[in-house]
Amino acid sequence: MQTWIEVPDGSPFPVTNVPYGIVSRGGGRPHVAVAIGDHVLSLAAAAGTGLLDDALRDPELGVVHRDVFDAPSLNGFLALGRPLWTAVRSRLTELLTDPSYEGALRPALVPRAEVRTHLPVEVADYVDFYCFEEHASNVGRIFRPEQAPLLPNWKRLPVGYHGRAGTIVVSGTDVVRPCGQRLVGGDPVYGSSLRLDIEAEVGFVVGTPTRLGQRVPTVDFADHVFGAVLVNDWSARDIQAFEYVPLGPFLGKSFATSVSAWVVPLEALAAARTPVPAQDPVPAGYLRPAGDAYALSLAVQWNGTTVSRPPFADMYWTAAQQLAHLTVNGATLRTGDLYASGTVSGPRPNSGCFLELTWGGRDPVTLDDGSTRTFLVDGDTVTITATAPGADGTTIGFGEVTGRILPAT
Ligand SMILES: O=C(O)/C=C/C(=O)CC(=O)CC(=O)O
Ligand SMILES: [Ca+2]
Ligand SMILES: [Mg+2]
Repeated sequence: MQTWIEVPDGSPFPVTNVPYGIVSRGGGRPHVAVAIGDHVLSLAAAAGTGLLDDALRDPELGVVHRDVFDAPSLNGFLALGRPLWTAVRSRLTELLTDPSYEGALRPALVPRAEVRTHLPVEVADYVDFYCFEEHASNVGRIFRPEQAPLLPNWKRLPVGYHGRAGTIVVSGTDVVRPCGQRLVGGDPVYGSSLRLDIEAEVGFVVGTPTRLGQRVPTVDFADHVFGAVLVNDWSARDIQAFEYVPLGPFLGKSFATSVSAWVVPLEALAAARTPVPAQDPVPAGYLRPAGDAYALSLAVQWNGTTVSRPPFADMYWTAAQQLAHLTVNGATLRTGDLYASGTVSGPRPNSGCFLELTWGGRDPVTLDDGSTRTFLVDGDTVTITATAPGADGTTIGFGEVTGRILPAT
């Protein structure tokens, strides 16, 4: 597939990707755009030409949702559902690959360096899972050395918790070191976290809602999930370690969660689908069939040094199983819900969060500048990227999710 837009070699955004985001330029209004090469195509402007009208025609209502991209979040588009998502993607592929549309669309094309990206989704509910076996075992060993590393529920259901939707921020947002209570010599002390960590995850964005009481079978995953983002679930391990018993993570994780600016549509990830690793014991009926794993290769950079390259394909539970589990009790999905996979880890010593990499702070890592680290220091920057096989032998990317630590206030 060739596009009339120049796409540099190695760009995460070839024409086989076309991820969606929210951008603004100068003092202009934030609106929906797609990324292609070093440019963004404003879909608000493109829809204004009428070239997307057929794709945006609602088959039930007959109306054309022409204004859906002139909005500060993707939620209006997410609410339109799978048939329109697919129609718009097919039409965009046509428009971007047929040079006869260049004249009409050039004015809607802007260098990516000239736009500011915003949080792509107004996040409704946020859930974080705990589904990578090495991560769960490692954290179990570090936090609960006296117990079995995996608790008995772990291979029976995708363990997760409800997080804080309102503190999800777009990539590039600074993260202020949180304060809270941590144990010093067995006694709680209030102050800034000294064990600030990251978690590299893949997040799934829900578009189509459900009714109260409705369950989503694993085979309906693509009817509800629009696409994927990268997530950094910043975690204050000292605050977490004191507060989490018995109800789970609370303030140790709710201060900020960063997401990438670009939402990669599920269609773009079709070539990345791969069989899920064996699940033993056989999961409960509502968790079958398992659905697909996705062969995303993540990379975590700490001040520019790559410290972890965790393989998302090795996640124990699939995104379809996580969605089925999330709704098995009849809890509703809402447009804009986000659920994160859980920390993507892998074999020691080169994978996982900093808690795992340094084994609870025992084994410092050395960065390329010769400095050493256990947990994050003020001024540190963490950047997570990912690549995946795309259509036609291409490689697609997610852009990045990056954030810098500011001192506690
Ligand atoms: O095992 C625990 O007590 C805590 C685990 C985590 O902090 C992990 C978490 O947030 C879920 C994940 O990202 O895998
Ligand atoms: Ca997490
Ligand atoms: Mg978090």
